[in-house]
Amino acid sequence: MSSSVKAKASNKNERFIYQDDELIEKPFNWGQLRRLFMYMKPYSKELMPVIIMMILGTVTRLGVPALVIFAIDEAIAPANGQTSVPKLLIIAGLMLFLYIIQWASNTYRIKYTNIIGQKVIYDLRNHLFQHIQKLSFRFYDKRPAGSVLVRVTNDVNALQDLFTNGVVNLLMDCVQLFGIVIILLVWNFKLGLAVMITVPLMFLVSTTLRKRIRFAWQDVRIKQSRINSHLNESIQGMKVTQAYVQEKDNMSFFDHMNSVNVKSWNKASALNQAFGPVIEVTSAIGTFILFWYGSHLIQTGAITIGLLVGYANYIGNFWDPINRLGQMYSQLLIAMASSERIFEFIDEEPTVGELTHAKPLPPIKGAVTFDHIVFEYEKGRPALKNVTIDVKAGQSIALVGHTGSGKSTIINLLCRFYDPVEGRVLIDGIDIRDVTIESLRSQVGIVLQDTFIFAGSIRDNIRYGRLNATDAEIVKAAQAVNAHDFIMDLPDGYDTQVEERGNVLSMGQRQLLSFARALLADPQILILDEATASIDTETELKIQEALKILLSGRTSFMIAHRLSTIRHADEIIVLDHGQIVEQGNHEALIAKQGVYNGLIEAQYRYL
Ligand SMILES: Nc1ncnc2c1ncn2[C@@H]1O[C@H](COP(=O)(O)OP(=O)(O)OP(=O)(O)O)[C@@H](O)[C@H]1O
Repeated sequence: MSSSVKAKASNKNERFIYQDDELIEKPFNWGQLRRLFMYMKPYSKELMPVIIMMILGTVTRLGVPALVIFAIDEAIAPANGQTSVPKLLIIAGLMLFLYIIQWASNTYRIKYTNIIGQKVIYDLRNHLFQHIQKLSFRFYDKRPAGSVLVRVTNDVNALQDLFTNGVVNLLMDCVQLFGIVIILLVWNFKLGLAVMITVPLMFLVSTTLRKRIRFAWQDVRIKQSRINSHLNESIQGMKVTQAYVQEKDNMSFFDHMNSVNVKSWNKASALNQAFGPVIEVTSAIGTFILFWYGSHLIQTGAITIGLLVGYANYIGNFWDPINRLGQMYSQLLIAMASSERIFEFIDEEPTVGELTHAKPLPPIKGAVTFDHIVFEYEKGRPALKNVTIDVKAGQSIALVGHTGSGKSTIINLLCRFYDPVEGRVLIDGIDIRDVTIESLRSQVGIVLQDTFIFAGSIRDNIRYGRLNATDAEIVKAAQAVNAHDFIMDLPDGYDTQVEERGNVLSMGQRQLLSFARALLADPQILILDEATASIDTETELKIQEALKILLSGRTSFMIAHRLSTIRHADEIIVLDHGQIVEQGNHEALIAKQGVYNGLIEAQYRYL
């Protein structure tokens, strides 16, 4: 279970809370909205014709009721009582023309807002992914993988609607509303005012609704994110779940989260639906006022029948955008909740940062110094306490000690996955914080305990060590680590496709592949973290042979619980509770009869 997940014993169905996804209610953040819209800036040139088309479409839509007024007052029921068919035909022709323009401009607008919207989403997703790749191990220590995944997928998707049509529709509705208000007030100020008298009432009701809607959508996001985090964890841990026959318990927990999610969705959507009736009631009141007051104005001769019909038309067009703006507000709230979570990641600074004056690390010889290193993952719990190690170029170093003694931590600091709290790590006398991370890591090869195989071919997985390696070099590296034979036994040899994490391969085979990958990278410093743990003794002997040739001329750090693998190391460093307790070669440490000797004896006792 991830460290970011906190156990909660009170209720079985609430055993874990994914804390990083808890959000608290915050005021609408205009700055954040502005920041979101900055992603549209590169497309402002493409957006201009879309906006022009949007304005054209709106103006033509507003022109139609004006033509209706004209048709009634001038052609159907003019003041002189003489119906004019030719005039009516001309007006009908004009109307047709307006509809054609409207159709053409709408088609253009919809097509290009979609295209621009997709480009914006593409940029945002790339930016987010690029950024999370830079984030340090500390960031990933705190978060379940599922919650990171949700932000790159669901949260970015939630912005899709906003960018593909939301922004332009918002502008269009505002323009339409503004146009109608002007028309209604200019043609007859009193009647215009009377039909819009219900607008303040509607705003009052909707404002109170808004806050609840915003909170409800935030809640939906949190619940969805928890499901995703749990799902990711369940899939990763499926073998353990099945082995311990915990499917029922897991199902009940999932079911609980799922039903909580459905409830929160229903609540948010019910609140959303409440907007519709508010609009309908205010619209009905507005229409009633229009006909009641309008008929009075007709009787007094202040307006014509055509104007009344025209007003009825405009009023119909008036409530539509208001209704849409209400829905748009919910859409905006969903987008704001998601963008808040996206920006939270984007604003996360890598704890292992690069100095502005960082220079590339020149080609190294491989001397390494850990100079009085103090390190802690969590404040107050030191993992390394004042560790000093001096390694000459080309030396092979073995790190041994009980589990949790700090072996992997030393390696983590050498690769700069973390920075020490105190002290320095030097390579060829250069502080590794002064050089670029890329130049450092490209000269330090590492084979981790958890060998990760990516989805793709065997060849591509080995090539990951050095992307420009030739096929021949790949085969050579595989042969050196004794992986060639098993690869050739696979159905498609080097072209055999393996799935993510390499599930079709055995643990030992996966490790051999990662060996080949590291060899191909040809680093001056090579780290093998428990790398021989899953290899059978026979293979291990072959690997030892290969490694001997390979390690010559390189500095190497080897962590191995199987002490037989490190007995030939130039220097063995014995760690205990984050401190060096013994140091020397195998013979010297055995002679010392201390901790190392104790570890060796303990291991042989089990054989
Ligand atoms: N990501 C982490 N967050 C918090 N504490 C950690 C983290 N990784 C390691 N620790 C703690 O730091 C200490 C040293 O861990 P480290 O992984 O270096 O030990 P190790 O000697 O490599 O152990 P093992 O042989 O089991 O791999 C341990 O107490 C461990 O609990």
